[in-house]
Amino acid sequence: MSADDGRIILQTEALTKHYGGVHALDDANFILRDGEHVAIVGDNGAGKSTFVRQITGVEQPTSGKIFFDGEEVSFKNPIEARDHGIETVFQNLALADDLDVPSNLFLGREETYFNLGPFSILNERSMGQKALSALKTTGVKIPDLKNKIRNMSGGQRQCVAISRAATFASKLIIMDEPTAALGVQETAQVENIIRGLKERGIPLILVSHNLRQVLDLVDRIWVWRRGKIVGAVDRDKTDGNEIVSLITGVKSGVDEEAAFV
Ligand SMILES: Nc1ncnc2c1ncn2[C@@H]1O[C@H](COP(=O)(O)OP(=O)(O)OP(=O)(O)O)[C@@H](O)[C@H]1O
Repeated sequence: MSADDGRIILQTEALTKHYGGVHALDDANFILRDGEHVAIVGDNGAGKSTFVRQITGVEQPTSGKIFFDGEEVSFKNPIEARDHGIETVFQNLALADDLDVPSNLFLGREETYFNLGPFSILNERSMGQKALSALKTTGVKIPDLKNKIRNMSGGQRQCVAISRAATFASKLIIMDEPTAALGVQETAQVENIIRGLKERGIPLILVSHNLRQVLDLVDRIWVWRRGKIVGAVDRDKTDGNEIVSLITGVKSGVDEEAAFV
């Protein structure tokens, strides 16, 4: 997809977030088109997660506008964003440690078959079946669905969180460093989930420090430096050197490996 084709699904105008004297995000003008997969890259502290928190309702911006799916929005919390079809995988995952996989997949969207005022019975069978089918669609292998999240490896937890987002995302999925703590195999699983989302036409914002991954997976790369967007380049028209130069503000002679962990 060319950068200028297609309907705009998310747009920010001069989006700004200050924490006291810290200008974490300044004047961000960002565009995401329907079906497009983009990455947000930048050094530590560049403002990437701050941007994600503003557009998903975790925090309220200091100023600026957010347009989603054709209308101006101001989400009060991530649940409101989710109700609009935006699923987010945050760095802290937001899973319930004491619940098993199906319960986590359906957290906040539990299926019940008996509702009488405050009393309801969970439809565990249906949730279990749907959990299996969701994991099958995303290609994730979890050996024991009844296992509680607290007993799983970091990689398995991450896959549960991403499967949940991939299952319910209808209009946009946002992942903040989804593979930062993962091994090679688990990273490959997550990258396959991302490819599946592309096939389904679900737009993606991927925050990542991993240049190989970014160049492999996305259509367009947005670069942040010290709270500002300093460039947006099409995957097909760029290379690692240009991106590293944008990230660091240094024109040449930059060690690519050093800038991307
Ligand atoms: N709640 C907060 N209060 C004060 N300053 C904050 C707060 N959250 C973030 N910051 C500051 O805002 C700036 C941007 O932080 P942010 O976490 O968005 O960066 P990032 O690009 O996501 O970094 P990383 O790659 O390390 O996760 C940093 O200087 C950070 O210290």
